[in-house]
Amino acid sequence: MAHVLGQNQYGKAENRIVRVHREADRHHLKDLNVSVSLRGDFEDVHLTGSNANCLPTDSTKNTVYAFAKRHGIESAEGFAMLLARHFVENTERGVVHSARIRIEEYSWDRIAAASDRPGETADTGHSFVRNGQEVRTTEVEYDGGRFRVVSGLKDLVVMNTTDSEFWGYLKDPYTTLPEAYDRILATQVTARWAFGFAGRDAEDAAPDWNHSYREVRRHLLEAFAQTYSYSLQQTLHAMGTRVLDHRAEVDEVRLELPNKHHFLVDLEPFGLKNENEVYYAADRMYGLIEGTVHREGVTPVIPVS
Ligand SMILES: O=c1[nH]c(=O)c2[nH]c(=O)[nH]c2[nH]1
Repeated sequence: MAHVLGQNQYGKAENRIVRVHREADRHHLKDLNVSVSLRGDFEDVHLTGSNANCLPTDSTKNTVYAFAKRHGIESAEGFAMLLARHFVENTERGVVHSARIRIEEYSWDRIAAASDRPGETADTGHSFVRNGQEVRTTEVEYDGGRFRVVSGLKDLVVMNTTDSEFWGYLKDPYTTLPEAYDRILATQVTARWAFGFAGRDAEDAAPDWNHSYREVRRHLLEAFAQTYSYSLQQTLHAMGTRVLDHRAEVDEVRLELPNKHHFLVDLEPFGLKNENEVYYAADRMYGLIEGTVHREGVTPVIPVS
């Protein structure tokens, strides 16, 4: 029986790159993890041993670093678009049909240190502390005609200490969960959002990627904080809806929300009443709530993982 080579792609994954922009003595930092995947005419490489159409992964790695020097890094999305376009349009004989660039971005804050004036602190120009919070993500695909940009974040940990209930659910012979009328709601947000931007023509002006990221993040957090929740599913929907209501450049939001359970500790054995004050923060297992909210008429593009 004949076998068929199916979908394939290759490139250098996880190129860790720190780019320092030196503006006199005030420096700016971008800290990225860049992964390149090329798709195209690579049958011979797999089937015949001919590498004539194979751009080495090593070259794709070098391109990432050279582009960081040559073009700077204004935003993860902008940098990914430059790279994707380059691999498709400048690789010999058109062997690369499409390119996918994935970037994770780690953020750093300036360290504020004691200044000359007593009791005051000032930003240092060149000292940074890694912001332990979320990782910013983007995935850009370019096929020679249009871009598809899906940005996001992961590891954004949030908690509401009230305004969360969960009751009235289905009960079967295995249901033991007590109904909750005032519980902790905590999750570690993974969010991805797709842009309407396609980059085909002049009307498709790219959004200000960094501003857009900050605003989407803000709306996700505000929706989490301000939704009186009867389930994490309802909170998920509120978060997605809030982003679509406020950010015209976004067409679709996909959320993965683990329910980080907080169980009340039984303090009765010690003669103490636990009035929703002492919890055991469970690490796992966890409920996993996932869903997409998108504009009507838009076909969702963010893959379900
Ligand atoms: O917000 C919740 N949604 C669920 O589907 C669920 N299931 C569960 O056991 N606890 C919760 N909480």
